[in-house]
Amino acid sequence: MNYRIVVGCDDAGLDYKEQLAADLRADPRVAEVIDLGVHRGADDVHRPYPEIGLAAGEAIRDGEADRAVLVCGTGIGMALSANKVPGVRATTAHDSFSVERSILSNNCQVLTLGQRVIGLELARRLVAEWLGYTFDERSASAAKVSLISEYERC
Ligand SMILES: O=C(CO)[C@H](O)COP(=O)(O)O
Repeated sequence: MNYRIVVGCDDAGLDYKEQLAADLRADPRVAEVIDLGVHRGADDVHRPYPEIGLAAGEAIRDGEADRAVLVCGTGIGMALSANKVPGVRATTAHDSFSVERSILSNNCQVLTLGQRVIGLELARRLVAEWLGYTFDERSASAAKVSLISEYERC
């Protein structure tokens, strides 16, 4: 697959981001992990989630990365922020079926997770599953996703 994956978090998601980044670096489907912070013990550790979510969305928009995994307390703020970048589809998904459908139905490039909501082992499993799905542009879902893109172009 050779995915280039952005990871990012705020201080509420830092523990999970570190573990998920390590998992992704060890995954043969991943060519590159781009860590947008925040970083433990660094000056950026209190950067608010919108800054990270928007930067991740811009990295997707600009073709610097294929996908992103973002972690905050709930995942919601990261999803809201990344979704503000035109062309980016981000969602929080805390169960296996929603993770699957976020790709196969919605072609989301961004998965967001809440460190205060789900356990670490579930988060790790969901990210591993998420990497295994690819959107089928010939599927019946493609025309529905296109309606979102067309709205953005107006
Ligand atoms: O979960 C968050 C945003 O969705 C964030 O980690 C915490 O935000 P806060 O509750 O506004 O501090």
